[in-house]
Amino acid sequence: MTADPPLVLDIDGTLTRPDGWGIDPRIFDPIREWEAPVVIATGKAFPYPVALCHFTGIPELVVAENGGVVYTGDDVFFTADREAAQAVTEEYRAAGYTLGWGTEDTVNRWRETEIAINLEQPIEPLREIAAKHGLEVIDTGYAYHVKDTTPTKGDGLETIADHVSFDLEAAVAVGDSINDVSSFDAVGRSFAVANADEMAKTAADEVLEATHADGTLAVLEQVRGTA
Ligand SMILES: O=C(O)COP(=O)(O)O
Ligand SMILES: [Mg+2]
Repeated sequence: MTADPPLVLDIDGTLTRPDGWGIDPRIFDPIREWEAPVVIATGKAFPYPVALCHFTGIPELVVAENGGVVYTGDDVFFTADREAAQAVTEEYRAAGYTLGWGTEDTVNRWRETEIAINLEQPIEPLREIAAKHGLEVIDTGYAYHVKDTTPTKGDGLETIADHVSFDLEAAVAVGDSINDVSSFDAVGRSFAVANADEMAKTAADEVLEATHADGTLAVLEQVRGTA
């Protein structure tokens, strides 16, 4: 008997429409019908992947904030705190810059362990301030993230796989950027969509010909029933 392998899916750049923005609606049914655990592993704040699971109709298995928040369906784990990142962004603001998300800032409003900055803001001063505080800045292609160096999506996946009892070696991951490298390292088979950055492409077992959700849908076709 064959089964579907557990899946690890990034959101931005991976489940997105061909132009890179918004979820491609074609992904909902295959994900919902997938006969193995599906983990959403993202840099976005915790409520976003939870909502994605909720509206897709799948159990909430979530790595959020690049590994800073991990939800096994039963327990939430926080592997960093927001204070240091907050101090960095306060210094950045005091130097005359903004985070670039407007006054209500729904990108960071519910973010618990790191802070994201709009890509239109200057990164060099941000990197300098972050380094002084012992933090790093990563560029996912969708935002800069000021974060502790320790949490990773891959570590979050291990927590979830332990809890839900699936074998990460049997799992398949799809992603597009630097924040997916640790997921790729944690699973048995990894795929970078064609729009992925060089770090993700280098770390993946396979680089897809198709971009965004077209690439991810091709992976689902390829690996369905292969576990
Ligand atoms: O939050 C980001 O910058 C990117 O999100 P992602 O990890 O789902 O691609
Ligand atoms: Mg991404």
